Amino acid sequence: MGIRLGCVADDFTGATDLANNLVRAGMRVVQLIDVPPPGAERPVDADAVVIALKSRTVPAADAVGASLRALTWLRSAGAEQIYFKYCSTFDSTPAGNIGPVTEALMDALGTDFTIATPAFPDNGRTVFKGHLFVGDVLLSASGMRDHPLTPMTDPNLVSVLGAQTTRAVGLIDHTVVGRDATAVRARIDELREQGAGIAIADAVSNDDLVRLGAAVRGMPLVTAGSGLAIGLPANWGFTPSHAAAQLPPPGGHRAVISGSVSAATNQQVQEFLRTGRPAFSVDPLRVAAGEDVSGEALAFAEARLAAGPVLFYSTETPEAVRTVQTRLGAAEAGELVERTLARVAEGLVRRGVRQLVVAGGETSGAVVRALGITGLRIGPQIDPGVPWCAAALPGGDTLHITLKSGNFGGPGFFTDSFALLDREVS
Ligand SMILES: Nc1ncnc2c1ncn2[C@@H]1O[C@H](COP(=O)(O)OP(=O)(O)O)[C@@H](O)[C@H]1O
Ligand SMILES: O=C(O)[C@@H](O)C(=O)COP(=O)(O)O
Repeated sequence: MGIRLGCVADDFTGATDLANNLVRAGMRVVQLIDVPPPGAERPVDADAVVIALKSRTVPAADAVGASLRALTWLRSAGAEQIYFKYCSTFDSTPAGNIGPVTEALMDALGTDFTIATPAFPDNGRTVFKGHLFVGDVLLSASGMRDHPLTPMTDPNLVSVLGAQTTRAVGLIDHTVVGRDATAVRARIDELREQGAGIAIADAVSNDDLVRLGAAVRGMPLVTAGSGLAIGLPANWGFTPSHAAAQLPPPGGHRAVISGSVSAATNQQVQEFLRTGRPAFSVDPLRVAAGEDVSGEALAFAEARLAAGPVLFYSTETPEAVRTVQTRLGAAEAGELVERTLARVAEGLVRRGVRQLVVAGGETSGAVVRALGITGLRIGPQIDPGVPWCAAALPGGDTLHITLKSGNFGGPGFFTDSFALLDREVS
């Protein structure tokens, strides 16, 4: 039998976030890094496969190409429904990539309608009257307005998505989602008749997501943050379980790589520094000037790893990031930092790090690729949306790794995560 749910995630932290919610809802999930090459073994005993792409901030045509390759693979694995996962803060620009990828998947699946909702109430992301809230404030008033690659300045998702797609975008509002799945289906029929191709769906609670999940049973494509995953597995009879969260015992040294510049990560770095633990700051301007910053970082690690965790971070305040971007360009600065942190991660693993926290979606993509990881097993949840995972390194060793979305996790995440690993997995 093939898989039930085939998922395409536009970044790596987002992929583990989605896999985590599916596992908690009772599915056996395999997470793959990029589309497997032809001839690669197919996962067995999986109810869902999540393919993690790094397609959020690449040119739209590249994101579409990668997503369609993932779709082809998932369909050949038997997926009955496709889930396009993007960020709970709807990270995108007028050029995409949420709109173009959604349209391309719809065309390839021959479907004329899908829903879109980034709601993830467990992490404070709610959608009301089509407007996205982050905690108590509108998206445009949250730290996302300063995101280095996808600044979000309009909280009205109907207009944000409308600017990225040729299809008409409608709204399934809370008065409908708050009722039941039948009411949602009736609203979908109405929107279809009016010519809409995509509907932003309100959701302010997990109950809303459960109702939405039931309403989209059988819909060829759904698009969402990870929240909708709470409501989908029940469509195939899955019930919540902890059985899927078993990982092998951890070993080796501990380190944290942080390339996220989000508000939550800034707080986590400050908290780590406050405890007086060892930390090395990666300065993009020094890297750009040709200095061997990754070499220095690894020299710093040598004597300190045994008593880790050791933190390596480029995390800075929005003002400092703007200064760097003005000098180097936003995309160039991002790439430079990602490349440097990925090199540090490679060196750390060579020096015996086997428990690694990575903060930031783009950063996680760069690190996981550099380490040659091709798949992840999902383990216990540290904070909503962030699980520990286990990966096989190319040499055969196991690496325990967690990919922390920039805005997720409590202030003590960089140490609490290791404490949880000790408690739950050892
Ligand atoms: N000090 C810095 N100056 C400029 N850009 C930076 C700096 N630190 C990190 N970046 C870049 O900012 C981007 C952060 O994105 P990401 O890793 O996805 O974090 P988040 O999950 O918070 O969005 C990455 O491309 C990263 O390389
Ligand atoms: O949906 C979310 O918020 C996360 O799963 C996610 O995609 C995070 O992306 P980054 O903030 O770039 O880590």
